[in-house]
Amino acid sequence: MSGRVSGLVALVTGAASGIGLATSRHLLKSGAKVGAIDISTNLKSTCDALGKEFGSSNIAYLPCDVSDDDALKSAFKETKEQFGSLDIVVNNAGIFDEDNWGKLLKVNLQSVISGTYNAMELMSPDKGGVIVNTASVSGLSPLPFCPAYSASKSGIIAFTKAMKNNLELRGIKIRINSICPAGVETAMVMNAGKVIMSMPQPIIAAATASAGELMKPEFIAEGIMELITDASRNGAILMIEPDKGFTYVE
Ligand SMILES: NC(=O)C1=CN([C@@H]2O[C@H](COP(=O)(O)OP(=O)(O)OC[C@H]3O[C@@H](n4cnc5c(N)ncnc54)[C@H](O)[C@@H]3O)[C@@H](O)[C@H]2O)C=CC1
Ligand SMILES: CCCCCC(=O)/C=C/C=C\C/C=C\C/C=C\CCCC(=O)O
Repeated sequence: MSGRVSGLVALVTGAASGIGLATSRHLLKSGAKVGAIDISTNLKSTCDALGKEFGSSNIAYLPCDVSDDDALKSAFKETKEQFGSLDIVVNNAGIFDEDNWGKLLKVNLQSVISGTYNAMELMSPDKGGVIVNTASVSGLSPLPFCPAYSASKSGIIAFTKAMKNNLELRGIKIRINSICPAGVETAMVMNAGKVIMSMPQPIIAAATASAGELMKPEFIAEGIMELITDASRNGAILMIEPDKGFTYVE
């Protein structure tokens, strides 16, 4: 799968808000059909609004908790059943909740791994497909104010790199890439601010020091679209920062 996305079928997790919503909009605007997965009650109104703008037959409303493997598998199958194929998967849903680190690992890392296996099962062996996993700069340079979150994102990067080689060695025509944004202006960051301010002072100082200007979710969606459409990108880790823009890292 390469080049244009028009007519292709995509699935996006965390589609009700932030980066997932911006990516879903970008895909729909480019002519793809989108299976929109989220746990939020906002998903219905989001899908209705996207349906009005891009055509209700182009968006599938799929309420689902990505940390529930069976529910996630059903939502993947539903997308293929509804639209006839599965070509693009963006494993993007995530939470920032150090106090509930067990849940965090399930949502942020387990769902990316199970989403990748679901994609491998459902994508066409002939046509192939492309997977993009949302990690973070914290997966490249772990941050002291979010150790479990950083570990989940490092895990996504390691999984993406290893799975790229696994797929290549097995001759499976699926590309897999990961995106690593710095701070993005989304609900996650707005809510995290309050939690971080209740941490011990030296940790707050470290967080404040690492916080740069927040980027717009649409800018991150452009990076995800680049990883989807550029057929030369496989096993790519794309870091996105406010001052430097897009940088591919090893
Ligand atoms: N905002 C930021 O600064 C950065 C965010 N990221 C990552 O980007 C991804 C998207 O986050 P944002 O758009 O920033 O946040 P967001 O909070 O706006 O969107 C996350 C979405 O995931 C959904 N979600 C959470 N738990 C879920 C579950 N169990 N099942 C299904 N859906 C679930 C939420 O309902 C929400 O709609 C996350 O993986 C996050 O870790 C990465 C780097 C920076
Ligand atoms: C430097 C942030 C890198 C992005 C990490 C990420 O993937 C998601 C983080 C989510 C929330 C935290 C983001 C930024 C918080 C940084 C500083 C907050 C400082 C507190 C304050 O001064 O309000």
